[in-house]
Amino acid sequence: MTADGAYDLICIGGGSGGIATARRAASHGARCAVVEADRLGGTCVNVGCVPKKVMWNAAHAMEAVQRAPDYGIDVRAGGLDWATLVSRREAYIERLNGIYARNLEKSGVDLIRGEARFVDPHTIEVAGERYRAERFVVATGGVPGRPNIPGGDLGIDSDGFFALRHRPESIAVVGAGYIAVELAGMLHQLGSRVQLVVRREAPLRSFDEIIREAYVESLDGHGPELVNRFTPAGLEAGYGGYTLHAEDGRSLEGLEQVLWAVGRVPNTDGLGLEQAGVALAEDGSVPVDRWQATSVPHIFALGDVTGNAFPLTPVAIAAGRRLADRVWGDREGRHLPYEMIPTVVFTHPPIGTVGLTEAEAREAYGDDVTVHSTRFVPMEFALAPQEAKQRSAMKLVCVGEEQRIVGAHLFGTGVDEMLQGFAVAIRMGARKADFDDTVAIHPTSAEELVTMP
Ligand SMILES: Cc1cc2nc3c(=O)[nH]c(=O)nc-3n(C[C@H](O)[C@H](O)[C@H](O)COP(=O)(O)OP(=O)(O)OC[C@H]3O[C@@H](n4cnc5c(N)ncnc54)[C@H](O)[C@@H]3O)c2cc1C
Ligand SMILES: NC(=O)c1ccc[n+]([C@@H]2O[C@H](COP(=O)([O-])OP(=O)(O)OC[C@H]3O[C@@H](n4cnc5c(N)ncnc54)[C@H](O)[C@@H]3O)[C@@H](O)[C@H]2O)c1
Repeated sequence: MTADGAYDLICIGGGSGGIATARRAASHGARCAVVEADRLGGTCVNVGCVPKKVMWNAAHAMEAVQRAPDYGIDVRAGGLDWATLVSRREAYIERLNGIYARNLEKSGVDLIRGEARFVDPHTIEVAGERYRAERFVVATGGVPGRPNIPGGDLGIDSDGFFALRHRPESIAVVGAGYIAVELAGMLHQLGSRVQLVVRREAPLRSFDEIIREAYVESLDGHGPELVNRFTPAGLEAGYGGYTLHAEDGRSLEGLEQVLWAVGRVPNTDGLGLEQAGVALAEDGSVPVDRWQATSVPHIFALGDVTGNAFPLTPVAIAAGRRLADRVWGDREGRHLPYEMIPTVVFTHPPIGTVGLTEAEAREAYGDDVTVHSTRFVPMEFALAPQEAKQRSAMKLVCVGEEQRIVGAHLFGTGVDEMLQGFAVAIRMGARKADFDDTVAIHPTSAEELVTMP
């Protein structure tokens, strides 16, 4: 704190973005505080990426056990002990909460516990105390949304999924984005009977066509049952379980659980942003410019609360660190361009994507676009019976005579770990010829990317 009791920076929200910004600003000498109303680490650590990846790993282990007989290995899985899995997962998260607190302390960042509310543009109130700062960062993230239909308050959302103390025998997962396909996939692998309920023909509408097609094809016999063209109209609870009604009169009956994965809502309620003069969008998100500045120049916002196109942990972190480097580290001009951001969806198998889809590239570059794609059965399935073989899919989207790669779309075992390196090359402007000139690593799935016709 400064002599007059004010901080240089207060970050509201101790999640991915808030913590990263405060620690980086403190490393440049700024006096910083983070305000957190709940558990440190925010969505990612407590009810997002981290517990999700633990469940995905568990599902992956289950899959490996089921496929072991292909290699002559006689294993008998005694079944999943959900309670043990959950308690180990939560113990790990508790350790992380402690590590986050210690890291803040080591960085010299004060932690203020409680819910922050602006009382004027330079003052917030937390648990009855007032704190002043020269600048603020709003990094309050989001919360799961629910549909505004009768019974929309029944069932669970992704937070409720992580609170489940036993595995549901049957569950309908409603939604067609990241969270729906990920949670539906892991519940299926872990033994639940899962129906993935989408309003259109197929999920993952914003992804490249090759991903959508490969994903839907992979469900056939290997994943959740796809219930498409089903717009939920109401949810009812009865003795025989939940009944989910569709607008067209169809219904899904006898469900032990229903999970809403229909998008997230920015966390700005009760924050008093209007007292500080900060303009909000209609959906409650905080619009920002390329410098992460809100309509009030000394109040910045970043991460999920801004409604940015990539509500991802590393995006919130990158935006925050760059902001801190610019404001307190004298790195003029530094900001996060929201493009060429690689992302993985943890389905079974996973999806990896970076850059433009083929449709987006054609819209932007017309006939200048060339596309290279492949579908293949990875060697992992070489000894599997025909019906168990799963196909991978890969596509490179290129532009211009020099075939600069502007998009890569991958589906299959291992792509989650494969994409990061390729994303570096693509961000640096790699051309198809650079990929072709790179000696393949054999036998891998990744080699398909450098041997595409
Ligand atoms: C199920 C799920 C899985 C996900 N998986 C991935 C993944 O695999 N990879 C990935 O990159 N991203 C993933 N995400 C997204 C990722 O979690 C978010 O993008 C990321 O957490 C956003 O960080 P943030 O700092 O903007 O907000 P958050 O991490 O949500 O942090 C906001 C914090 O602010 C606090 N807060 C809110 N209001 C106040 C207030 N008034 N006063 C004080 N504190 C307040 C909240 O308690 C919270 O701790 C996932 C999300 C979900 C829900
Ligand atoms: N692996 C990862 O990196 C990861 C994992 C999970 C979440 N996330 C991040 O979190 C964000 C939020 O994920 P999400 O899945 O909640 O949101 P989303 O916006 O990706 O998907 C919401 C889906 O719900 C559908 N929907 C909306 N209203 C509906 C209704 N009334 N009935 C039926 N369907 C409805 C939409 O069509 C959409 O497909 C993602 O955009 C992603 O960036 C990332």
